[in-house]
Amino acid sequence: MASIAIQFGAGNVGRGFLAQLFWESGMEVVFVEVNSTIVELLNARRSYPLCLIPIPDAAAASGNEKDTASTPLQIAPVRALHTSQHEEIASEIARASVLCTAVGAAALQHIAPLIALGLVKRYELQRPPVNILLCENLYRADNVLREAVSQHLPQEVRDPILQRTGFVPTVVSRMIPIPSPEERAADPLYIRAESYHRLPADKNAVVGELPSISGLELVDNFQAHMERKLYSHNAAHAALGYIGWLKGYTYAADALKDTTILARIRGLMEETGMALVKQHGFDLLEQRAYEEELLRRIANPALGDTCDRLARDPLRKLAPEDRLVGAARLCLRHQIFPDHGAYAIAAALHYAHPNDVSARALQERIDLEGVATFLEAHCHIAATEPLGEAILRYYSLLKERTTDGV
Ligand SMILES: NC(=O)C1=CN([C@@H]2O[C@H](COP(=O)(O)OP(=O)(O)OC[C@H]3O[C@@H](n4cnc5c(N)ncnc54)[C@H](O)[C@@H]3O)[C@@H](O)[C@H]2O)C=CC1
Ligand SMILES: O=P(O)(O)OC[C@H]1O[C@](O)(CO)[C@@H](O)[C@@H]1O
Repeated sequence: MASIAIQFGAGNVGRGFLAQLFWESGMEVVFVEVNSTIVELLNARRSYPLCLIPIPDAAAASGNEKDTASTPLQIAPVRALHTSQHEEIASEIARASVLCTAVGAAALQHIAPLIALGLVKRYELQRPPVNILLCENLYRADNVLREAVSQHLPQEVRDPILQRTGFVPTVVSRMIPIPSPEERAADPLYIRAESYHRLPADKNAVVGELPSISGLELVDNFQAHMERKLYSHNAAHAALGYIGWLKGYTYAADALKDTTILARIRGLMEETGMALVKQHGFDLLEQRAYEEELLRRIANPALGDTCDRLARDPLRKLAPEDRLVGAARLCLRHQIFPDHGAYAIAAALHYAHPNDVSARALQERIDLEGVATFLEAHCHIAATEPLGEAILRYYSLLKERTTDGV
């Protein structure tokens, strides 16, 4: 009998990355999902299509196109449980080989009671320890979920259950755009993703045994991997989303063709890259190669990634330890002034996409409190410190901007 991987969240990352890795590893994928349409479709079809877009290599990026064909996959067999099926989910958790989350940072609180229920059942049945892979763009997502699960465990079994559960943070670097309305209408289960295949995870957080999982790399220096992804990749991506949106671009690849935007993104990567080199001892040339590869990947038009996906949820992205403010603080810690970081934060403060709930809340707070107070209260950046001054200067400049001025 195939071992079971339980995937919380059958969205872009759940279907577009993790289920592929479990499927390649010969495991049975059981999704736990709150969207009943997706649950019903997965159970009716027991499979879904995943289209992998090749990563442009250096030659292709310089106009020397090589093989750009995409790879169509059918991920099967899969099945799904709705989050209302508490007992069924608990039974699956009791017999699973691994659990995995990709639900979004805010939803971790909602899946915690389900996980706690399953862990209690697993404990009662004297099953071996289990690991939960956390695939969220959230600093210390492992602590957040452990704390939330812990609150739902009966006190008398809390400690032994927590000792038998690994909350394992990972770094998801594959880019998985939101399918277009046309793609959704043609098939709501269709997912398009780049073919990037690595999943570094914190070796020291693993409890007991993990099954062999395709793409999973257990690393000792997880903090370095995580900070590089958050402060290079996510920071550059977010900056591109905010600056690109302000300048009226829909697609990230188009925004990156704009030379003034490209200069800002490169500048941001250079300042945070230098801070990362100093913080974690990365080789400078290797860091620069990482940044160049990243730029090629982000610039890939075949992905169809949009500025609003990269910019989504600005309140989360402006949190003190998150990609923009966290990267700026890291620079300051190493005596590098984050001028491009300040510009990106200022652009984020202007993000006002009407369909983004968090952007609307951001703008309401700025209107109500004033931008300097918001910066201090939400981002923990004082208006009087040099970083705060630079952000506020760019904020005013962007307010008065003409298209050419961005
Ligand atoms: N899309 C990407 O390229 C990347 C996303 N991430 C992270 O992965 C996580 C998921 O992102 P996406 O897959 O893009 O978002 P998504 O919105 O496509 O997928 C999230 C899925 O979780 C489901 N969900 C929400 N609440 C739930 C609950 N309480 N129980 C069960 N399912 C629930 C949603 O219905 C949705 O299907 C986020 O933390 C994101 O930051 C990380 C790296 C790459
Ligand atoms: O999922 P989030 O945190 O909203 O941000 C979108 C992010 O997903 C990714 O495409 C892939 O990790 C990031 O690079 C990007 O910053």
